[in-house]
Amino acid sequence: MIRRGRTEGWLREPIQGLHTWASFHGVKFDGIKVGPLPGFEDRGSTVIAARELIGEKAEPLMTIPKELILSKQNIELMAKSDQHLHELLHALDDFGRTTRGAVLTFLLFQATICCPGVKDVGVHTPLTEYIKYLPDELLPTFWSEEELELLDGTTLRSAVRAKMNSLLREFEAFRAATENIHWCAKLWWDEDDGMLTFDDWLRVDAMYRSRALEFPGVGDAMVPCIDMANHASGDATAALYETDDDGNAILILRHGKDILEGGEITITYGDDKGACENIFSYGFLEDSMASARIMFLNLDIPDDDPLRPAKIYVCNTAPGFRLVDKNDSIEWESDFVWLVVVNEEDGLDFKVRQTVDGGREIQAFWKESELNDTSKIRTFLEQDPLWEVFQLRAVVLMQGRVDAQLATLETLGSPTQEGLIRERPWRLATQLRKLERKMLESTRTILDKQRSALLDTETIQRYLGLIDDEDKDEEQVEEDFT
Ligand SMILES: C[S@@+](CC[C@H](N)C(=O)[O-])C[C@H]1O[C@@H](n2cnc3c(N)ncnc32)[C@H](O)[C@@H]1O
Repeated sequence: MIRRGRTEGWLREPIQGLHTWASFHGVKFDGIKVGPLPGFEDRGSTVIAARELIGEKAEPLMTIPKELILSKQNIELMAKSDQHLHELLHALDDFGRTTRGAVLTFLLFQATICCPGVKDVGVHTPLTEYIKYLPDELLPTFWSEEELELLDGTTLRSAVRAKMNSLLREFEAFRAATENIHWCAKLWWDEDDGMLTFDDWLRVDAMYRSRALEFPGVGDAMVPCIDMANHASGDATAALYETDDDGNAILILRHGKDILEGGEITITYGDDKGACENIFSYGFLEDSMASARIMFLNLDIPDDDPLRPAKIYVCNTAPGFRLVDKNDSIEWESDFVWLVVVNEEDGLDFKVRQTVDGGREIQAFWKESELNDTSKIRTFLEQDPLWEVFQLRAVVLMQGRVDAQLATLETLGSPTQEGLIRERPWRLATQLRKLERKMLESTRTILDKQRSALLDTETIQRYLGLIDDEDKDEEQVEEDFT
């Protein structure tokens, strides 16, 4: 439906019309305009200084009335005067009460009522027109199979695969929840001419993912016009977004920032985001990005682990570990790793317990202490005399995973751009492979050092039988003697 709307023109407006839309709906622009920046047209539209702007001046560059903020609260408010929207949110139950569920549903509904053939459904709002100004982002969920293969060996490959599965599940649940609503059955799900397909779900997901920002006092929301600002990190960020005392959204120039006429007013989408997340959510990487910053490597519990099924049952943490570049070092974070590296002989145990309603549940224990939250396992292990042994196992486990990831990257080498592969996916995949490979190589060196240091500890020497207690006693005697 959305693709058809874009081609036929009923779901597309040129960005030049945004100024009129904005002033008609009470949005105030002060010294700025929105459009493509000459020389950077591939970044879509952005916010541009219409005159020289001085950072010291406290007046907002944009003020967006609070009613125009596309938030969960406002969608619920609009549903009070729109019976069809209300029906939809009600049918979606819990999903309709999440911000993501409400926004995606709202966007899909707005696109539907823009369609010239759709009559007597929905109430048009300023936002019905606004979505016509939003471009379709080429996020990896729109990359072809050939383009996705370029991601093999990067952490983005599994992230996209998992996202596609979860989008498919969401879309099926959305269909199941709405197919009994008369007008949905007719407009969306009719076997012959139903308007909705999975592609529409991908498109509203991409709109939300690439444009939602977290606003103080509002939470995640899409804010018209502020969501036209492109990203720049660090000192290059020109402006900040927030809400004013009346709840309106505002864009203000950062203190000390002076922008010449024609200069770009950027915001930050989050300076700490890793390369993988930037491509995943926004479909670009900043040229200045010198590190992949954050990587999540998934892990599996080995098949020969006798406690594998129970561990999977109780596990409430992400199955893998995160690598974080802290400038002078790479640190790893994981709760899952600790669950993988300990076993029954170390003190991990599982018991089946009867619940009050007659059901059964598995409970984990560490040496008689109940482990009701597996993310807390590290706290127990740290106090154990074998703490260094567990650390060594964790380091070895992660080394294996890092080596495997590097091997995949190396096997694939540097793919060339051929066939129908588009320029942007090819460029992004190449950049990501380079950044992740560099970070993995540094991680390998760091883990190697950690392993050597752990192997030198007395606990491990003794654990490996390299020190026996008789020698130790003799040493102590000698020491006492001297
Ligand atoms: C919130 S929107 C910003 C407005 C968008 N350019 C438009 O035309 O509507 C986010 C999208 O803008 C683009 N973008 C933002 N910052 C960028 C940057 N620094 N380099 C390249 N593209 C950027 C990406 O396509 C991203 O998904």
